[in-house]
Amino acid sequence: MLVTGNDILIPARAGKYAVGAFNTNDMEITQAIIHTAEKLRSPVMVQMSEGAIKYGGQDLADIVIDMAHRSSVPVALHLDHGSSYDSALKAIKMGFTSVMIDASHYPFEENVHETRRVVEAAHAMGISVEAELGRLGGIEEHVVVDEKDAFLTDPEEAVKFVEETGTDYLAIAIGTSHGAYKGKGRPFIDLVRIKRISELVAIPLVAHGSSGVPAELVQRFRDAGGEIGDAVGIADEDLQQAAQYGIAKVNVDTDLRLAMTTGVREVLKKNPKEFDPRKIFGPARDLMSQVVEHKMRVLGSVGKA
Ligand SMILES: O=C(COP(=O)(O)O)NO
Ligand SMILES: [Ca+2]
Ligand code: NA
Ligand SMILES: [Zn+2]
Repeated sequence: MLVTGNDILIPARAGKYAVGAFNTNDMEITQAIIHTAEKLRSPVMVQMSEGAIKYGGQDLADIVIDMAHRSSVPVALHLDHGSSYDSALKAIKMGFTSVMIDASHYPFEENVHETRRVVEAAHAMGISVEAELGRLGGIEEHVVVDEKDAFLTDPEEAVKFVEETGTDYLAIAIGTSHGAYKGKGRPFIDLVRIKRISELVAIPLVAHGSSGVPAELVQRFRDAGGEIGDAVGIADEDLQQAAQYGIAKVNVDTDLRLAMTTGVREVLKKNPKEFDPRKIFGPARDLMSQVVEHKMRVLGSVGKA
């Protein structure tokens, strides 16, 4: 069934498990996400960035919404990294049931102002809101934040922000970053900070930049002709710990991108004569389903639907 973000995330935080929020850009990715959620009886959030909306538009949103309506598990359609009030309102008109307003690169007061505007409008229409406080490193769809400007979320400031905005869930900067290069060795995720914030803030917390970028997938990508540097992601154990400390939504995009591209490259490399789209995108869909399954097991959402 199609539900709001609150319907999924409030039980998740209370139950000390997290729910995957997986980015989609086409039908196969959406099928891998929702079919796997159904197979594992897991709630799930399907999210589209502004770039995905530009790419797939209402066509793609409708695939998600229709599959969600027909689904046997709770599915929310979420706007990832909404960059403005207008973007959030547009997504709600498209049928999204959860929207992020990402104003975290503005000064605190401006972030509060922008977020509160979206909260008031979204709540009037029964839609849940994600806001962000703090700044991740790496590239956020529309904002390049270099390491020196990245700053981790201050727990006391988070309390003030939540009170002043009324946001339903809060994305916090805890050391993760977007993309395949999350730091040298085992990227640092500030579990102490997450725990502190969760003691002060009762609403569900969101971890962005949480792809695991598993070494075996990176190697398969390379073996199939892909070029990638020393990519590294967030360790499964760190995400499991974070889920104990209030992280209820975990964003995953890069792992799906790597899986899809690896799947396609492997077919094209192995069978240069192949030109049946089902034979090219089918294995990619299967590999993405494996990635989604692994994540849901790590986050503890299996059987929670
Ligand atoms: O935070 C993300 C995705 O992060 P990854 O690049 O780690 O998949 N989307 O909003
Ligand atoms: Ca941001
Ligand atoms: Na988001
Ligand atoms: Zn993000």
